[in-house]
Amino acid sequence: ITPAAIIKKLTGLVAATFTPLTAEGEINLSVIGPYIDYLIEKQNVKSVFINGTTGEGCSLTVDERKQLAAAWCQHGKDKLEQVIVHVGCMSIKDSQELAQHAASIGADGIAVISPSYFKPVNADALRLFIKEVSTFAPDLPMYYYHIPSMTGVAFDAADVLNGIEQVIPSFQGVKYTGTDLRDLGQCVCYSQSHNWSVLFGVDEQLLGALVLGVHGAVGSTYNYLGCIVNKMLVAFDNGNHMQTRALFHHYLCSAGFDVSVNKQVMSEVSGLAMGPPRLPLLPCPVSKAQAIALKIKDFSQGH
Ligand SMILES: CC(=O)N[C@H](C=O)[C@@H](O)[C@H](O)[C@H](O)CO
Ligand SMILES: CC(=O)C(=O)O
Repeated sequence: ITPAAIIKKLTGLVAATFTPLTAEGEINLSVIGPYIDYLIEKQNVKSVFINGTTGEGCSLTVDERKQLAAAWCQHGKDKLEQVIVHVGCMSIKDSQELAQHAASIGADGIAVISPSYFKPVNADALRLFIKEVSTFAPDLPMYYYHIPSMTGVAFDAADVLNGIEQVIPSFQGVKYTGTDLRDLGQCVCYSQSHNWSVLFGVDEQLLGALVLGVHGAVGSTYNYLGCIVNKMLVAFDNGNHMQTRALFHHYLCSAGFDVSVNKQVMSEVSGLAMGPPRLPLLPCPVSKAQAIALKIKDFSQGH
């Protein structure tokens, strides 16, 4: 049996998880077990994308990232459908080490962003980078994480995907955090023929991406608004446009914030202690997060 035949396709809502920190700024692994239960029981979200943008992965040390990945896999076993570990780093050596580690702890997949200090000059160079990471976890599905707003690497994701199956046998899709719907549509089109997943990552524009046929979504807001977005996905699948739009407009009233705000909102809504973000991010004023959390509680009750 080839690995491709046993790969579980990644679909639906995936929470891009926060990294719980103590008040002193150390990773707080004790929150991860309750965090998983909260996502499953309260938000109906069954897969996670860890150590990404929302998880402040690039602000963590390699050792911290390993400890977090191990805790997510251990606590998520037999509970979560998929744990995808983001392994993007500035140094390819660090990414390779994290990829190998993810394979050793039983993660379901890995993803990488492009390095952003020294940037790849073209899509070929980026493909080569992704390939050299994937060879350290050849049996794990590999996803390219396209996020030009953060990396400044803005070549079309469709150009990165084009032909990538010839260099990376484990390639399985793209997490698309961009607003170019033409490029996104081309990624969906190309992915259909390979049975890859296209996961959308601009939460506030998800409805537009659904129309183009994305297979799922990875985002920060699904940590605390997954429940309502899940209802929207059902309405969309049932072809109920009015209800889909109404739910999405409701959702939009409390979404569209940065990591610091989202992290504090998550603490307020879930009651789990996510702690502060790590510098250079600054904590969000609690009163601001409480006001957003209040709106969320209001309309969660209405639906
Ligand atoms: C730049 C960024 O962090 N994007 C996230 C996913 O990739 C999103 O989930 C956003 O956090 C979300 O759309 C809220 O603005
Ligand atoms: C999707 C997102 O927010 C992340 O990479 O964490």
